[in-house]
Amino acid sequence: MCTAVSFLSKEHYLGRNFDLDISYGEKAVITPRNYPFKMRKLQDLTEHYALIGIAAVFDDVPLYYDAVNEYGLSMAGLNFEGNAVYLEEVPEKLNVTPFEFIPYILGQCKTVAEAKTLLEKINLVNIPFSEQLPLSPLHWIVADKEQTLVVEPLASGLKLYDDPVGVLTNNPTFDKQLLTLSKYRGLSAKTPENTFAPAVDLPVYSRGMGTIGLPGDLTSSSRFARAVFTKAHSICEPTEMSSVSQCFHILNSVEQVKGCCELEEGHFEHTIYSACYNTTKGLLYYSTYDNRQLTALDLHKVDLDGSEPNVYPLLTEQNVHYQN
Ligand SMILES: C[C@H](CCC(=O)NCCS(=O)(=O)O)[C@H]1CC[C@H]2[C@@H]3CC[C@@H]4C[C@H](O)CC[C@]4(C)[C@H]3C[C@H](O)[C@]12C
Repeated sequence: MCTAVSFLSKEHYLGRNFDLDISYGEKAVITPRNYPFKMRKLQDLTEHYALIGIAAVFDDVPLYYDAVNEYGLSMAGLNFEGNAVYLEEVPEKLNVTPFEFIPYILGQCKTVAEAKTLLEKINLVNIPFSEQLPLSPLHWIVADKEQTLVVEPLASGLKLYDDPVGVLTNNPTFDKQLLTLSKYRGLSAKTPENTFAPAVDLPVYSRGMGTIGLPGDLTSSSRFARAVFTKAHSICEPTEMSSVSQCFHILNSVEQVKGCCELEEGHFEHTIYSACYNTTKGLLYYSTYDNRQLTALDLHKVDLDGSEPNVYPLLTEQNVHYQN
């Protein structure tokens, strides 16, 4: 399971928890403007906007899970098991494979509005990266400071949804996720009035009673509701550090602790990394399951006119600041 959150403070942020049992050896990767992204069915992208993000690197090709470009357009791919359908090649469309999708959009679009126009022409074609890396079922959140979009590859083609809550998890389809939120209409950060049985004295024996009913479990629809509630109520200062911390606090409200979700015997889904992008400035902050310290990378610290990806292994070892 994974959760992504588009979050507006003074600047815009995209947060993402990457939840799985195993890592694909992902790295932080800055791809400059002149790295040629080879395309299977289209002309190679020899010049494009620069990207910073998390990617698995196979055969020297960065396969992005999440990223932001130099204009502040950001994207993240999340699992969409049982629902994602990639289609056969369609001659009149732009045939893009799922592993090319993030660089293709972020490499050429500055805003969600521009991405929408390009997305109308795209067919996500059923071509795997390699035998070792078959097609994987995904859907995507696409966000800038103005708006958030969800893109789902369905049997009927690409479905675009405006995402009014700025959150994406996994299944079911996004329209159903949104509808489920209505169940929680009554929840609040305030102590609720006793509308249940006004004639009966129901003491307020705890703080937080307005959130009773907010689901605490790990399913994707529960994480969706929890992330939406937390994001909708969280407040922070309009500073970089306060906003980044807030973004990680929202992500932490839906993180997966190792041992609580067993996939197969002895394999446990857990939050392998959490990432927070300042999309305006091209900054990537991350923490990993074992390293709770934030590590940061800046898109603008490398030569953006270069032609080789800059690859940084994730710092996964715990780093404690000993105070005495
Ligand atoms: C598994 C991950 C989603 C995590 C998640 O959502 N877990 C919830 C599980 S659950 O839904 O709760 O059960 C996704 C997210 C991004 C993906 C890579 C994208 C690039 C590339 C695309 C190629 O086509 C195939 C290989 C490739 C490296 C992909 C492998 C894998 O698919 C990655 C890591």
